[in-house]
Amino acid sequence: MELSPSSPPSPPEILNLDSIRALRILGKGAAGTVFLVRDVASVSSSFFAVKLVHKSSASSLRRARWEIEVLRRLSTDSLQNPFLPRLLSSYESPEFFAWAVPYCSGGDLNVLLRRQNDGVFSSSVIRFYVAEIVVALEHLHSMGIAYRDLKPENILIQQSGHVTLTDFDLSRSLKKPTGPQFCQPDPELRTIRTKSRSFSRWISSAAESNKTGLKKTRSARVNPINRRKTSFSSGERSNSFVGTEEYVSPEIIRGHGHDFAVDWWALGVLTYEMMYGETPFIGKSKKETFQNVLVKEPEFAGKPNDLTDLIQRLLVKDPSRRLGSHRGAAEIKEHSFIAGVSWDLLTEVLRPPFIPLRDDGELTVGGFDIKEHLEKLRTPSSAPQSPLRSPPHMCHKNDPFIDF
Ligand SMILES: Nc1ncnc2c1ncn2[C@@H]1O[C@H](COP(=O)(O)OP(=O)(O)OP(=O)(O)O)[C@@H](O)[C@H]1O
Repeated sequence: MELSPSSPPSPPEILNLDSIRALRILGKGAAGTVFLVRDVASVSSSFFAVKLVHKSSASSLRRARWEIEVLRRLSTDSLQNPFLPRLLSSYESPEFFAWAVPYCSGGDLNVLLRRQNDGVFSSSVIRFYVAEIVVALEHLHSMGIAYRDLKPENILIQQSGHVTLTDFDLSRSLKKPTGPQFCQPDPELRTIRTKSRSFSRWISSAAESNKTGLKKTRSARVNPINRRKTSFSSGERSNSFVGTEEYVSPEIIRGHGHDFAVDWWALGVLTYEMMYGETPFIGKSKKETFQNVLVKEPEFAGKPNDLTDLIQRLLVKDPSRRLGSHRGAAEIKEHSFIAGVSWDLLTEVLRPPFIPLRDDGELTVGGFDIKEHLEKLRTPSSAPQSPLRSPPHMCHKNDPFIDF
């Protein structure tokens, strides 16, 4: 397989905020806001995505630094993976971080899935996405990075129709897999359990408060219902506070330490969601969802087949018995559901099932100056409402970036 990204522009190392215009908000997460921007200084007037994260807390600072570091590593890696992003440029001010990555014009997989008539993909479409995601995760794992945030919202569709994983702030450097992997206790997880709320999308507040006597964690970031809502208004998308509790693995809930196998578990949940349009363990509350993750077996409608078998093997509660836990991606690639894929020719042979329409024409006009926008945000009382602001009902009151 050719390991190179699809013809990205080559802007400078330092992101020059003076030469870019933000055209619209592509998405809002718990950590930051992502803008579609145009480089007005470049002859080709290239488009890319800029993620802006405010240094509002030690945790947002640390996570933004780490995300930039991962992107930098991905960019300097001699073998660039076509399903992982690269850092185009970055900028740091005393108040915020901003960094640029290639723009993925097809939006994210969650939106694509919800747009299907019956809210599900066919097996051949699932095979395509699973294959590309396995290759992306394999690459990350080979770099010693566990992704830990696989979910449809973090799988973006490039203009070519191929996928790109995004959002690496929850990823973590683990000992590189060499032979059988074993679980490493996660020091970050321990710290978070006793000190911080920032990892709330991974941790059961109820379970943790019982153990530690800590005040119940706010459930702001994890609301399964909100995952279904994706609003489109003036081209803006807001999907803040999407939940990942439905994707969390049993070993993370138990807090016994975890390794790369958490990504294979999440792949099982994702594959199930692509097949049935809903995740396998969702309950009425976070507590019930976590209980289901720990004890409930996934339910399959219809006859067992290769696809349901793959899902079942990925959703094994014991991480040491889970598909992928011994030989990593190689085990998954051998499974009958995807064994026929030409791995070396993935980007050339498999035709992407959905290719975004080109919207370049629409994107060449208008926009606003990010620096001016930030200035206005410093004096919110005098600031006019941003025309790019997301609809209020999609913003959470605790969102530090509500105005971005
Ligand atoms: N390169 C890109 N091209 C197009 N859209 C993007 C790009 N990067 C991010 N987005 C959009 O912005 C959304 C938020 O991005 P991202 O997940 O990186 O932010 P976040 O603040 O870290 O979110 P989270 O709360 O999941 O941690 C994505 O779900 C996607 O819709």
